Amino acid sequence: MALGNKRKYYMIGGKGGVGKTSCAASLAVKFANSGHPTIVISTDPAHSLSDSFSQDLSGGDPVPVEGVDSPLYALEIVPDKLKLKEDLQSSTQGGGSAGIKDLMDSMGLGAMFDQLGDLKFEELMDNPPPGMDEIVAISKVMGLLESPSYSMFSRIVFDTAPTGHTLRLLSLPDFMDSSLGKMMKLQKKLASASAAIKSVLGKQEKQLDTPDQLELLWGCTRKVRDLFHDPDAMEFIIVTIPTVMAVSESARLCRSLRKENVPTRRLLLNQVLPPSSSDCKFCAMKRKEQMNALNLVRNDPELSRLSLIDATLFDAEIRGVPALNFMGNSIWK
Ligand SMILES: Nc1ncnc2c1ncn2[C@@H]1O[C@H](COP(=O)(O)OP(=O)(O)OP(=O)(O)O)[C@@H](O)[C@H]1O
Repeated sequence: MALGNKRKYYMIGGKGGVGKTSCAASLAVKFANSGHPTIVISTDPAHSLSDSFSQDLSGGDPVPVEGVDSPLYALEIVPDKLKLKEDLQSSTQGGGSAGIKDLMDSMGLGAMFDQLGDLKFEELMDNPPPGMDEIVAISKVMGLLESPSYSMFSRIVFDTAPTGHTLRLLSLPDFMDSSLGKMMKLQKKLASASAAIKSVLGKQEKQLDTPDQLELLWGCTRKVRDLFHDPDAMEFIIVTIPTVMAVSESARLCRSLRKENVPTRRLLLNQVLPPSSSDCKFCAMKRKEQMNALNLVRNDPELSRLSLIDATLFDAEIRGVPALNFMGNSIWK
């Protein structure tokens, strides 16, 4: 995973509490110690990256992490619904769907508005679908990552929210692409209609040649969508633990990722009991249960196709760079 200097993105996801953050943070530390300038980004609204690094990362800007060989930054994304609403409203001239419909009616273009089908601007702005604020935040971060000041990062690790949220997130770029695409089409038609009317009335129309918020957002969302499907640039790593419930959920996640064509090659089985020649009754029971879950992985048509990474259950909580370095060296070979 550390081979090559071409930029690569890793998304770490799975059921709640299985160790996604610890795995993402330890992978980021491993990359940084393998010579890669790295940034680890939490998109989980209930962040725990700060706890994992024992460092306050909540400011909304990337924070440098000390104690590694190459630059390592960590960032907790703060999705900001109000800002999303502002962005969309400023791009649709502040009126929402009612405003646009009135304006178009007054220009005799009401039929064009109706043709826009099921897209409900007002609803989209007032009740963004779950995950939309997150995808907008990711899209904005992706925009940032392309700026010259971020070009040094060759590894980007995302610590994602628990499964359900991640799945919505993965299908959202397509939704956003079509929604924003329709809004932009409408905006362009409105702009040219209003320019035509103004030129008939003898008024000068100022030409806007810079992309607006909507166009920028659309561009970034398309990049996220393309990235989610690019096997050379991106990989989704499923983290699970050896319990029947976690493995069953991971199998569902794996199927959905395949359906969405998201490159998925590895399954990290976390918190596996270390070998022991003298198990107590509790550990013997636990080990039996873990073997059952492992058999479930081996017999699952989707999960069995992934390469399996074992991560031991450590006897201490993984917090801070030295602990993450230890975990990283033990699981990410
Ligand atoms: N292999 C391990 N050995 C021991 N403790 C572990 C291991 N992996 C994770 N933990 C501990 O389990 C707890 C949950 O881990 P973590 O926060 O990484 O999970 P998560 O999947 O990101 O959780 P959430 O879904 O709530 O974001 C933490 O206390 C962490 O230190």
